[in-house]
Amino acid sequence: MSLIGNHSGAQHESAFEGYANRPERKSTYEVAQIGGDGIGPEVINAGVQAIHAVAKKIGTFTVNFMELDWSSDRYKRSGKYVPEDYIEILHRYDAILFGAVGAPDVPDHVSLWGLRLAICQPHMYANVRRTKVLPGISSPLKGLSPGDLDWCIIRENSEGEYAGHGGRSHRGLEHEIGTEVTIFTRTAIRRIARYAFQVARSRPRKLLTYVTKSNAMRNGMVLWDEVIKEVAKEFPDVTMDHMLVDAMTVRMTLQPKSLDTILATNLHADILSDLAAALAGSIGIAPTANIDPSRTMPSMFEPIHGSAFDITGMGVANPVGTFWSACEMLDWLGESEASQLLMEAIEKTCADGIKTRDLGGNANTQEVTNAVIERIEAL
Ligand SMILES: NC(=O)c1ccc[n+]([C@@H]2O[C@H](COP(=O)([O-])OP(=O)(O)OC[C@H]3O[C@@H](n4cnc5c(N)ncnc54)[C@H](O)[C@@H]3O)[C@@H](O)[C@H]2O)c1
Ligand SMILES: O=C(O)[C@H](O)[C@@H](O)C(=O)O
Ligand SMILES: [K+]
Ligand SMILES: [Mn+2]
Repeated sequence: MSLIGNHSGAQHESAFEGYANRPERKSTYEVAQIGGDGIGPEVINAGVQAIHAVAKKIGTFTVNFMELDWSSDRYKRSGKYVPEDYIEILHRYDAILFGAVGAPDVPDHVSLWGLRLAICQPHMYANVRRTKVLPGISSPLKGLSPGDLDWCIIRENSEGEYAGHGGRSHRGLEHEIGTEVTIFTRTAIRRIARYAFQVARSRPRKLLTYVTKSNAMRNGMVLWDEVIKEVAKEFPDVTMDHMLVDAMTVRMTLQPKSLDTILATNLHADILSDLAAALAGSIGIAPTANIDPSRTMPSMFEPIHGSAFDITGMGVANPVGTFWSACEMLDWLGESEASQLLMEAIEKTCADGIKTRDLGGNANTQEVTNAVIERIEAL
């Protein structure tokens, strides 16, 4: 039975349709489940339930989850976030569903580099972060309704400000030095620019805004501007404009309708995408896809938020960002019908006012999960 005709999921464009090399569909998908730290395992547990429900409803595939204990607890026990051969281990899976990393008693740079960056930096150079105002959720921006804010942020995910170059010397002295050297390469700029143009082309408005800071940063950011203009020649059907990152925060806030696909560096897009999530109602809603466009390695899907120490263990974390990330995962795997069904169930749940407290509701994580599953079954 095709469900496509029965629901309105077609309004939700795929982030990957139209340009990605579509994979062969499978009857069983193997997914590495890495809850990680803090609320990570809570929201991933919710995501796994929703994925099983949607697979059951569609009836053509199942998903096997393999739980990996890669987390700060493992680090504190063994000194390592991941095993030596972690890349080979991950290679066995079709995708990775990830929660968050970061613990109050481990320095944040140790945890982030130990897990998330260790997994993503080698292959997953495209970080895709969609945002829109879901039905039933109010934006902090006045007068904004669903449809007025519908963005896809493409974040360079392999280098830039996160290259890890730099050092510390003269420790403890008055003239102690710390450097954080940003590395931009033509190769990485060109490949992420091509990716972003392809995403922009696949969306109805065919509009790409690229963001740099090429006034104050006169080397690497100017290289970005030059390479993007070169790549633009390959995409004459895409309209392009440019913003400096500071002014971009103003445009996102005051003219949200003027934006569609957005390309920015690793750090700029990290910041702009948290702002985007907040403008759409909550950091708890927004998804992330860490994509290896070559499909050499599995891609990794995670909510945009971190481990949220302040609400860990309370059972109130918003699972919507994880559900939406699960939609992106299903879509990337080629299961677009399942992806659309899950998105529609999320939207119906929000529209019905079943929301966690970050959205002004009073449902807990499991109640929102149950509501989404009920709606999947009813669609
Ligand atoms: N990709 C990742 O794994 C990732 C991303 C961001 C931050 N981090 C790490 O997470 C830790 C905490 O970082 P932070 O406090 O800057 O950001 P955070 O996203 O963890 O939390 C920021 C605020 O948003 C709230 N929040 C986040 N997710 C929520 C959800 N699903 N539902 C309801 N409220 C939610 C939190 O309660 C907190 O008040 C740090 O160690 C940081 O390095 C990891
Ligand atoms: O910078 C970071 O901490 C990470 O990029 C994290 O914020 C994320 O968004 O994944
Ligand atoms: K995360
Ligand atoms: Mn972030």
